[in-house]
Amino acid sequence: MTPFRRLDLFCRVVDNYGDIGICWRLAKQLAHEHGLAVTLFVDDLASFKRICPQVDVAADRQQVDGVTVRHWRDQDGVYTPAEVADIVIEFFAVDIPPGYIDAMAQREPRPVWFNLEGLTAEEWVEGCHRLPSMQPRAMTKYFFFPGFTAQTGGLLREAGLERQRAQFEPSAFLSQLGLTPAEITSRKLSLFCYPHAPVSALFEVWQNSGQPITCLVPEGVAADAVQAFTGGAGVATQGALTVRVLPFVPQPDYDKLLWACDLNFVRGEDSFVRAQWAGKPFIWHIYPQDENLHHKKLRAFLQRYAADLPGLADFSLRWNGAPTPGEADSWTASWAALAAEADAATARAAEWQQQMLAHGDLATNMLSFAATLR
Ligand SMILES: Cc1cn([C@H]2C[C@H](O)[C@@H](COP(=O)(O)OP(=O)(O)O[C@H]3O[C@@H](C)[C@H](O)[C@@H](O)[C@H]3O)O2)c(=O)[nH]c1=O
Repeated sequence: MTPFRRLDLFCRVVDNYGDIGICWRLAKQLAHEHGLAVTLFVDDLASFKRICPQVDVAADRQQVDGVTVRHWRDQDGVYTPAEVADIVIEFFAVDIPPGYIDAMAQREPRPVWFNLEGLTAEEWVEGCHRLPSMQPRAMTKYFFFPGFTAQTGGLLREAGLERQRAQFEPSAFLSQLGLTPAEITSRKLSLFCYPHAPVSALFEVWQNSGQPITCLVPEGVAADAVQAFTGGAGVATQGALTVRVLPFVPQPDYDKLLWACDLNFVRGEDSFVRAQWAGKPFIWHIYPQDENLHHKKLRAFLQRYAADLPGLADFSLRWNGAPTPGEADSWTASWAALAAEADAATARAAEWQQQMLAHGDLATNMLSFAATLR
């Protein structure tokens, strides 16, 4: 049982859906599983609505699934010490409104203050996880890093997730999405990537692969390649490949999509983690950064995950435009090497999941650490 009652979480949507996707998942879990009164301050309700259709984009303050959601419009708000929660989380080092920080400094006791950082497999995070950073007016902020080892905060995971996955019925879900029986029995891939992914090249390989493949693409993803393949129709088949455009589904249904597919292409941070909990092989399109910093992060992950899966490692590097020492010199060869490893990749996905489960989940780890600070 946590000694804390209230928690405020500040989220700025920098880009796409990962920032709000992670904060929303964390906020719900803290409220549902740990009984905290959670307020999520978020600056972009329209992005939020894409993953959570109940959100009212016009509301300044609303209750959504047990969480108070406040539209964070500006930095000018005035807050009283009584409004400040027991725990305050800033996501990705966002600037909390100065008026709120003033109120934090006047509150007794001071709140536990976290900066929740982004996920990376690089080793340095172990040295920075939980480090204190002295703040003006005798306050301390703690860095909290998600991660893949026991020396980090672990990964976000809801307590009931495995049970839900075990009870999941893929055929019913897929037919609700409009898949035909033939598509349901074919090899199914989900595709979520950034616009620069070499999707058309891969479509060509799958088209000529001889084995029926259905590629499920959320609306708006890989838009040019999908348009070129389908000619604007919701579904099209050429050769062995069927490409079917799906609606952008609410966040819980995205998990089901990952559970239902044989191979998932994911991106960013949150879908990347969800693919790991899905226990299925996946290919990660990492969020691009200046000076190819993301290639370093990708390699750090592949070193941990795919040391015994050279086909998957090579394919992942190529998918992200990173130099690869692999043997394959075409997408056909890369795909063949990946496909040949299918059984090993499935076994590795299950093994990795067990390894990650052993580190506990990020929300629980964060609250346990917060309790030591009181
Ligand atoms: C495809 C799909 C995704 N989603 C959800 C799952 C995730 O919560 C969210 C997508 O988030 P991500 O996978 O993280 O990818 P992303 O690219 O959308 O998000 C981010 O990547 C981060 C690394 C950056 O820091 C962010 O600024 C942001 O760009 O959208 C749905 O709810 N329905 C869908 O149909």
